Amino acid sequence: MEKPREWLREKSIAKKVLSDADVIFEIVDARIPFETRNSVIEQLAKERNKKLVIVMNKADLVPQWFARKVKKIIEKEFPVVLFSSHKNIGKREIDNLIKELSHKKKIIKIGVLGYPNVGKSSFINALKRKRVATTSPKPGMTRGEKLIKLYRNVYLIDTPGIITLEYQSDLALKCSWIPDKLEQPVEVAQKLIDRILRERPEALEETYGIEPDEEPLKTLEKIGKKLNYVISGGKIDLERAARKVLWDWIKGKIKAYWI
Ligand SMILES: Nc1nc2c(ncn2[C@@H]2O[C@H](COP(=O)(O)OP(=O)(O)OP(=O)(O)O)[C@@H](O)[C@H]2O)c(=O)[nH]1
Repeated sequence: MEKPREWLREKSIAKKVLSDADVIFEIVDARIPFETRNSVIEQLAKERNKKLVIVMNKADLVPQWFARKVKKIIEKEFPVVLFSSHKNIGKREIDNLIKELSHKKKIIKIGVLGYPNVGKSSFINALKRKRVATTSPKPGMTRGEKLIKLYRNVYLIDTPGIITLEYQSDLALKCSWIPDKLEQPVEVAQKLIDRILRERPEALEETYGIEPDEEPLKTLEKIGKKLNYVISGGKIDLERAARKVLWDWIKGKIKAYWI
């Protein structure tokens, strides 16, 4: 398991936000909604009897039928809002929800929580209609919690990404770990490619103009070749190709998604 010390720090932030906030908006990545649902956050919210709303951010990266299908499943447990911080999706629904929640309260604090890189800061900026929170494709850019005034009586709590105790490789597949910091990028990229080959192989064709091979490593080689990532002796620089694929996944350039 990776970085237990940091994880403990993050868990204590989650606990603090969960006791300070009246409501929790859990942000998930609409492409991989179930992988980016955070069991620690959901468990803590249940224990503390806090209302939790799941915001499926990056909805612009998935087709509508997929987003609706996921929403229907998750709604059996929690309310769900489809959202995009980049395109105008879900903003009015969130605004209405906030109005409803703040109707009877003098001041309401909304904790914005989720894995690193799911778009918590982008979500806050989209609601605020300006940049108040730092965004970046690099996971882990938000440090410490920050209270942001949204309306006269509504505050948002911006937080760093909360992970659970898990392997770097699994975090990388969730876009929550910087590919450059991975010790085995080729293995991780193979895992990602394997999943994409099972779920939506055409995404690799669309992104890299290659015909995917059913073997992930061979597909990675084809991608490296296509990108001209060649090292001495004409060999393909697989590490470079692996990091490129993982970054493209983080940046939403590979149009794959799954339940
Ligand atoms: N396509 C798309 N990309 C998005 C959306 N929201 C955020 N992103 C991108 O996702 C990346 C991460 O966004 P952030 O808002 O920095 O994510 P965060 O959850 O605050 O990240 P940490 O600070 O690492 O916890 C950035 O590259 C954003 O541009 C969205 O709705 N659609």
